Amino acid sequence: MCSPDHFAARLRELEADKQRLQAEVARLTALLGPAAGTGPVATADRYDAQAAHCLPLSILDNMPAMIGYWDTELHNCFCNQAYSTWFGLEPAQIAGRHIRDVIGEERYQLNLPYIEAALRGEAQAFERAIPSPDGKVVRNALAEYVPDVVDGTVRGFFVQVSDISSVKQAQLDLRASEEKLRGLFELSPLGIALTDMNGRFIEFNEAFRKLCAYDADQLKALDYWQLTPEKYAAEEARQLDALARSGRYGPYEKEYRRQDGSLVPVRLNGVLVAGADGERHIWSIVEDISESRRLEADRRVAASAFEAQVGIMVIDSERRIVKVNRALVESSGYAADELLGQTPSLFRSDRHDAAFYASMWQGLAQAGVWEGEVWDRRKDGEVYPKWVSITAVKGESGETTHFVATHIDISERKAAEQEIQNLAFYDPLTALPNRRQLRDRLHHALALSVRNQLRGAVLFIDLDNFKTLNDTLGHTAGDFLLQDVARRLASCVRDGDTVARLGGDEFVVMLEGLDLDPGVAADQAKAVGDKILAALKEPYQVGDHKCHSTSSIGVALFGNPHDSMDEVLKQADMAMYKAKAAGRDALCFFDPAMEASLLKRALLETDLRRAVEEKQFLLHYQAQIAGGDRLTGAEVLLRWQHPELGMVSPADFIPLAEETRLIVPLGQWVLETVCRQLAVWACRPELAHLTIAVNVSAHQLRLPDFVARVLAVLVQSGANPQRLKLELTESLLVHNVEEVIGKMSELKAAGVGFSLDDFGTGYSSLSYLKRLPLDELKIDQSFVRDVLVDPNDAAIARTVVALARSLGLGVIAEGVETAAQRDFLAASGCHAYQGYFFSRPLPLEQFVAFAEKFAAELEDAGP
Ligand SMILES: Nc1nc2c(ncn2[C@@H]2O[C@H](COP(=O)(O)O[C@H]3[C@@H](O)[C@H](n4cnc5c(=O)[nH]c(N)nc54)O[C@@H]3COP(=O)(O)O)[C@@H](O)[C@H]2O)c(=O)[nH]1
Repeated sequence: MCSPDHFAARLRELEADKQRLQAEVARLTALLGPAAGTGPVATADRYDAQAAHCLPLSILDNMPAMIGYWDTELHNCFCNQAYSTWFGLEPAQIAGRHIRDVIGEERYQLNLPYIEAALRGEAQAFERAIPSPDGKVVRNALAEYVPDVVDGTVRGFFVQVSDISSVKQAQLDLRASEEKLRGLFELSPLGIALTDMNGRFIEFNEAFRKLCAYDADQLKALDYWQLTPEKYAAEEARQLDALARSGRYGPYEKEYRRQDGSLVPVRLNGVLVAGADGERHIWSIVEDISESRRLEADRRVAASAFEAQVGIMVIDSERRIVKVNRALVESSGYAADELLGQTPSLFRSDRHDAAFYASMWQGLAQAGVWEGEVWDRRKDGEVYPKWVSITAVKGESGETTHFVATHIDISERKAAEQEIQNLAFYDPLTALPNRRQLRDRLHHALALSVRNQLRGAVLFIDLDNFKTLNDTLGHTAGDFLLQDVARRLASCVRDGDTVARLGGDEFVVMLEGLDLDPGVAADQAKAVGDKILAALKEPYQVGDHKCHSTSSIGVALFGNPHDSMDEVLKQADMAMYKAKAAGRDALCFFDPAMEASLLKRALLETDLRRAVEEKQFLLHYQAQIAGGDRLTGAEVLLRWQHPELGMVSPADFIPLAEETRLIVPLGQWVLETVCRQLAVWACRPELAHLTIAVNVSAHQLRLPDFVARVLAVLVQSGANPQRLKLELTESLLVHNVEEVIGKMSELKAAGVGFSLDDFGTGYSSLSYLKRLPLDELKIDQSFVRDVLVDPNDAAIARTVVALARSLGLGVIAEGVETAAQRDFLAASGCHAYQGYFFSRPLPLEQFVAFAEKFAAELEDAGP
């Protein structure tokens, strides 16, 4: 392809030819002028003239242009070889002939206007395609008619016809080439700019303008340096140096600052050219490389992402591995070259069947993506879980060319999940299902039992002695014991049954698949329950200790459509309490009456808590009489003034207060009230000698600071310790006797007295009875009641009196309701009494009135 420069040079050559030709014609005209001045040149003359001017004629013959001379009569005077050859004649055959005869009528008519103009002395020039006389050749010709004027008279005219086909073609080619270049210039996606050596823009294409984001006019007012950030100054200098040395610069990359201040990365190439004016200019090709930079950045990101922590492999459409990253190599245990060319089935474990993989590939084919948990095998054989995500990569025509699979090793996460699962659903000490798991299984079992028309049972198991063992032997031993219990329970049930630990020493066994008949189902559950009772009763070897424990089991059956999980668990719990109440080491079934009583108890508990907060209690005082006529003091008995139920008996609420430990704040309140009362009575001579007996519960006495509490109350109230008598029950002396003796001794030393309540009903050991710092024994009212009719009770009463005497203790009988009872007791040596015969428990004011009356009567009786 010709360059624009080449065309320009060629045009210049042609132009020079033309000018030379014209100059030659002019010269010949001048030369021929005198010779032709006598008239038309005859043929013979031509040769004469040629002879006279052989050089010019030979030149004319050798010129490519057709040259001829015609007189005013339009007869040919001469023509050169090119002219005659065009017409297929010799010059001599043309000489003297009329122009019409030579060129033909048609062309003559065509040229006539030019001929006439020439004859008028007007030079003519026109371009025309002229066919050869035989019509075979058509030439683009420049025809010139030059009048031959001598002294103002036209003597003829010269015709010169130059073949300008090649010039024309060159012009056409040049124009086409220029248009092509212009099109390329304008349409080029690359920016193209021409600048002078000062960087001022002479020309630029649209792509360049867009790249710089300036209007064309704005850009023309700028120079190259205004687009170039300062930081490129050094590099620019190097490129200019290269341009000066080699005529080229670049390629190099830099940035242009756009009109909005943003920077656009570009790659430049340039050449130095000489302009038409001889000035040096620079053509620059400027490529916007934002996209390629972004792609490069993407590629770098993709490359670094490929080498991420996640295992990645690329599979081709034939399912062959074509690329793996380091993470995949590390997690699989295979070297990269062991994997390349293989199929992913290399990793397969036996955890998934063929259908699993078939559905994976089917999912990929349909959606182009698949993800899920896959258990694969490492090179060393270990099977481990992965989270696999596969994406199909599509080609331009939509066909799948590759698959990219990411593998995340989730073995640690799985282990953590399992751990969480264990923590959430299993008891860490025994590894048995915990409450949550039990509820889950029971939920299913309830539905299943109804559907399968079978029954099930929940056995609520509580160890009877665990707390004591745990306190005595320590928590490690306690834990060991619980683990042993778990093992024994598991050995008592079938595989499908559930053994759960709810916490502490509470276990639940859930039996499924029992008979639909409730009676038979109860027998089946009892059989398992009895087995459990026996198993848990076996001695436990805890370190060096051999321990014994029994259990209480409550059983609730299920299998009715309306059974609810909470209800069944509650029923079994209630039945367990019934077993406890029945003396422990027992199994009880739930029955509705028990439910009602337990419900009542639950409500009472709620009320009792509120009562303690709101202090709904008061004290009644029951007189204690010595020798039948001397008021020595009173026992205070707690009364609950319930806002709705009225007066609630302590027999109903004291056991509940004990169980809920509400007895501790309640007992404290009693002690404080009594001591304040003693302090009041101390100021009244008729009452100052009276003692007050206060019942102390086991929970109070076991408080580590019990002694300090009692002493603090005495100090705060100002009561005389000698007027305070604490009543303890025998059951208090079963555990930690030494500790109890220590506490009693401390208080005894402070002046506080002690009475042993309900004596004869418990298991008092004579050995430590001697060591207790007691003041009196209290004969339980159950012996007094029948003392006159039951010889055993009478014997017990007499024995207690004798025992008290032998120990140097006082003795008081409670529940004395009749004079006969009093008389019998008096005859047996007991001279202190408490009972309805003397007084019922009375509110404070009434008791004070009773005491005043008693004192007055005594005074009246006199000594
Ligand atoms: N820890 C505390 N226990 C207390 C307190 N107040 C009372 N109680 C204990 O509640 C049980 C029931 O007491 P209560 O219903 O008050 O019965 C006592 C007397 O009312 C009753 N009693 C007295 N004399 C007779 C009688 O002649 N016949 C008869 N049937 N009952 C009679 O005996 C109960 C006295 O019991 P005791 O304490 O064993 O002396 C009872 O166990 C109370 O101890 C308290 O503040 N704290």
